[in-house]
Amino acid sequence: MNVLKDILYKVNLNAVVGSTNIAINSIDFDSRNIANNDVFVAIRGTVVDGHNYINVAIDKGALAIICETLPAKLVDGITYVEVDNSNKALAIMSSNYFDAPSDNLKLVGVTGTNGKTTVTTLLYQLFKNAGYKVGLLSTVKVLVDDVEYKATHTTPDSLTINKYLKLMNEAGVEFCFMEVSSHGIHQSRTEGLRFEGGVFTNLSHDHLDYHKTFAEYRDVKKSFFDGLGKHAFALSNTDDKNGLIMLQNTNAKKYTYALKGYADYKAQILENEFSGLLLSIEGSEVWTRLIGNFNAYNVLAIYATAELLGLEKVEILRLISELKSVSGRFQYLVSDEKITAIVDYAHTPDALINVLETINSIRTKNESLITVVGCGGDRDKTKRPKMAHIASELSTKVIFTSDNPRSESPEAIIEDMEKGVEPQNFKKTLSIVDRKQAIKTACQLAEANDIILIAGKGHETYQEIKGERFDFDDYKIVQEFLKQLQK
Ligand SMILES: CC(=O)N[C@H]1[C@@H](OP(=O)(O)OP(=O)(O)OC[C@H]2O[C@@H](n3ccc(=O)[nH]c3=O)[C@H](O)[C@@H]2O)O[C@H](CO)[C@@H](O)[C@@H]1O[C@H](C)C(=O)N[C@@H](C)C(=O)N[C@H](CCC(=O)O)C(=O)O
Ligand SMILES: Nc1ncnc2c1ncn2[C@@H]1O[C@H](COP(=O)(O)OP(=O)(O)OP(=O)(O)O)[C@@H](O)[C@H]1O
Ligand SMILES: N[C@H](CCC[C@H](N)C(=O)O)C(=O)O
Ligand SMILES: [Mg+2]
Repeated sequence: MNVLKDILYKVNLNAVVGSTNIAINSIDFDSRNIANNDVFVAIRGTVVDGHNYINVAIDKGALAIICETLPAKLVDGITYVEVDNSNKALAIMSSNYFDAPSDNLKLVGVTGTNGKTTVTTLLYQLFKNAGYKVGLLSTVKVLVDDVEYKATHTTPDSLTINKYLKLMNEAGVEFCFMEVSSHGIHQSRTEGLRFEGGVFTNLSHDHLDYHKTFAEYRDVKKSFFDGLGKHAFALSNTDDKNGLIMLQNTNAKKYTYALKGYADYKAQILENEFSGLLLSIEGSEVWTRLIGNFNAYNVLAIYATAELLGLEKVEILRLISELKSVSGRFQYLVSDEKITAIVDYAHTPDALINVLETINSIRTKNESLITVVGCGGDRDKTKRPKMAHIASELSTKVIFTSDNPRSESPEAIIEDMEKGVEPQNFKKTLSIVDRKQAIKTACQLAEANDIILIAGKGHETYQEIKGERFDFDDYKIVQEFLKQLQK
């Protein structure tokens, strides 16, 4: 039996009306999910205010209401609890409700603009291969050891996080790796969790629709490290200019990693080929199937994290050489006609530069690079001209197309992109709204030894247009067209 008083343990209460010594069934922050004897947490959202649904929740059977402002009219027999921050209260209550599941495993959070999915997924793989039971909370999927669940967010809401952590406890999971997005931190989705460690990958332009300024975006990321406990480690990439800022006010033990500057963990790129990277980590050579300079950072972060979690150096190096690439991250195929197609989730300007520079550092002058790229609707509009500028500067030919237009006009998104193309690059560009047609055209334009990059959607298996999701898989589509084109 769950008693409200116990679930409110450690929540800062401003006011209580009614008894907290009552048995409750479960917690929810969406009135539509409320059933008899539940607690409803009213949250002020980006679209509506959950406080407007308090009476709907009571009609559906809620016994208690957690809110930031008490309603003017209170209903008899209902317990009302006023808190400063409903999101924080929800996170602490969720942890209490599921018996503080993060205390029973080693939880590592990875944050940064790019690389979170790559680092967490590869850490999951590495620890699985080392023989442990492992959990993963990522953009692509949730894994409770071997059992897979569909991911809805990069960092789910706090109730969902704790629900999965509880399942991990029940499955005997020892280590869990999770992506910590800036939205997640800002909405206190990770509040109240006990982290064993935090990892910072890098910071570049993204989500400036939500966070308004880059400084605010940076400070939100930093607040994740500020919240780590003394027992934890904070590991940061100090080649990134914001790397040291992340560590400024943390109580955790501080560690750094870098390829260029001085750091606790150091690596060097010895070879960078389409088949993989040869690295020297802490003086030992290791070969990995991961491709591109940026993956050298990811691999070093993985090495350092595994070491900080207690694995042996030699064992970690062996496990790194066995890692397989992550779906939709520099995933490539070579057709019978020797055309290389690469599918990559680069959906930020920085990720796109990294991927294009990696390809350019490997390809020869006789091999053309044809890039197919779009930008998502209902997301940071300032990314659009930047990504188009980068794609047209660094490719032989570019086809602008749709990503997930969501509620926006696909044509208008492409027009926003085109504004970033320098006059001298216009002749390199084409715009084809239909992504399938854009991929087909790229395949038709490509000749033997050319490279096609399809950026932005990576592992996604749908395209969202006007609120509807249609089946769409960049990798399958390009594979199919390249097969059809075989002479
Ligand atoms: C912009 C954003 O982050 N929105 C998240 C937020 O929703 P919101 O603030 O818009 O909610 P709202 O619709 O205004 O509703 C406010 C409250 O009223 C409640 N409500 C609403 C209607 C009703 O009838 N009854 C009711 O009780 C809602 O349940 C909610 O509690 O809180 C919801 C619950 O946790 C999230 O599902 C939702 O994610 C939306 C779907 C989303 O697209 N989020 C993206 C931007 C996101 O979070 N992305 C990051 C990754 C970004 C990255 O790094 O790439 C992620 O971690 O996934
Ligand atoms: N360390 C890195 N530095 C810069 N770019 C990277 C790095 N790792 C991956 N990338 C690029 O960014 C893209 C996204 O990588 P990944 O999915 O690992 O990032 P993410 O942080 O999880 O993104 P999201 O915020 O969408 O969850 C990759 O497809 C690749 O192009
Ligand atoms: N987590 C990111 C993913 C963007 C992926 C891109 N394909 C898009 O749809 O914009 C976001 O929600 O902004
Ligand atoms: Mg991710």
